[in-house]
Amino acid sequence: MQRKNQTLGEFIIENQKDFPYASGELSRLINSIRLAAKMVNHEVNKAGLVDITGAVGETNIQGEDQQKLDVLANETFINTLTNREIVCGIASEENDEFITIKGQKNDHRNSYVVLMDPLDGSSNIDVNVSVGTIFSIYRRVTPAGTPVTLEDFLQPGNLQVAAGYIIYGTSTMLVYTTGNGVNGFTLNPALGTYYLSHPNMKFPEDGHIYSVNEGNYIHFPQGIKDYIKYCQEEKEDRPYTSRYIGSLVSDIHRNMIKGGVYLYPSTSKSPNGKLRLLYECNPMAFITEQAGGKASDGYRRILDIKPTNLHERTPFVCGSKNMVEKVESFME
Ligand SMILES: O=P(O)(O)OC[C@H]1O[C@](O)(COP(=O)(O)O)[C@@H](O)[C@@H]1O
Ligand SMILES: [Mg+2]
Ligand SMILES: [Mg+2]
Repeated sequence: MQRKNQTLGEFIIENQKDFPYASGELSRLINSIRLAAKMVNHEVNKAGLVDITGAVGETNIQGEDQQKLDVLANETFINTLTNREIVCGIASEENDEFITIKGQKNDHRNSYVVLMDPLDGSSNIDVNVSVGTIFSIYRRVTPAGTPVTLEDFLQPGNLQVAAGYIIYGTSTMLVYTTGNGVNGFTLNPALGTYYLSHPNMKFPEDGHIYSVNEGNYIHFPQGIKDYIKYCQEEKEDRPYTSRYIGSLVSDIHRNMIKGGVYLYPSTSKSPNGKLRLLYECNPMAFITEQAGGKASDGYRRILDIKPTNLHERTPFVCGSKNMVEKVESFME
């Protein structure tokens, strides 16, 4: 049930019954993510004032220079989820391996695993452009009471029980789904409370925005090159508008509100593109589909891809249903 300006806490409790395994565990998990996001938001907002911009001088398993805020956000989410005893395992963009959470009684009794991109859009941190956090939640497949295994994390996206993102932008929002539609909550920084500001978010079936890093154009597959040319043609309701923030969360959030398509294709340099299937594409695809949009790798539904490793990448086409289908028609 939705009421405008309902708080996130009320919404979670009042909608818990819609969830098949309604034991309160998932509600406590979403509440913990809400808390950790507030702590990260506090740090992001003062990025220019205190020494949390710039790199830490380490590279992560992706070969990327870890930013101080990547590490801070990663530690904040891992500590909050660990201390609140609600997950049995965590996988993160910033950690080579998954983390096993035994629980205070060392009994591995919790039911959920979380996969996350603690800070999305790292290249935008130092230039005061919006960034985000992305999370994906599954029920474990191995028996409770035993340590989690890689199998618990390598589940296809269509088995996600919940997914969401936080956007640290002109305002801070938490947008999530548990498979019953998508709702967005805006943080009132004065009160530290999230309020339901965007009930039942819907991706317009069509749009006039395309989001892609055209700097990679010459390395794109011919189908993508043809689609970009199609967007730029002076014909019918085109040319479309090119908008690319360089933070996946922010680009998809904008396109969900205004209508549009986001593309991070394969390139001749990186045949699987750049984005990570498990903690970027799967959660954003689940949210997009729950909002009536579509997400594929240009050919296959993202949520049906069977993952084979924790940090695997995939080409990504995501957004307004008719626009994604148009891209796919150019890829055929
Ligand atoms: O600079 P590029 O190659 O266009 O890549 C931008 C994309 O990379 C990302 O920054 C990757 O995410 P991280 O910042 O979490 O590594 C996306 O948010 C964004 O859409
Ligand atoms: Mg990311
Ligand atoms: Mg990241």
